[in-house]
Amino acid sequence: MVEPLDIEGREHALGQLPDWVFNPVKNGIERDFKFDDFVQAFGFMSSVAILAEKQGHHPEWFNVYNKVSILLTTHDANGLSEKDIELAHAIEKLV
Ligand SMILES: C[C@H](O)[C@H](O)[C@H]1CNC2=NC(N)=NC(=O)C2=N1
Repeated sequence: MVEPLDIEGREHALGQLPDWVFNPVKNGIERDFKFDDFVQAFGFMSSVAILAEKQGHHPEWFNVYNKVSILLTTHDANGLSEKDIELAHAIEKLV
């Protein structure tokens, strides 16, 4: 079982991730990405998949053509945890 972040921890973490927003329904953080075309979007998803596998932590995501929406939440914590924050920062380094 992974410990979920408390509100203070979440707000502090989101302060370092200005493009991510907390979704209280999904209990996770989200960001939408837009690329020039599908090849770019899928290339990005491939890079995220490699990061996710390395970290043993995986995104929920949705892709239509050049758009990718990512939601990060920790199933083992039933909410947001440091693992989501770590993956979000790694994703930020890709874009
Ligand atoms: C055993 C394995 O590490 C776990 O099942 C991992 C896999 N990826 C995961 N990803 C996410 N987003 N949440 C988890 O709780 C989670 N658990």
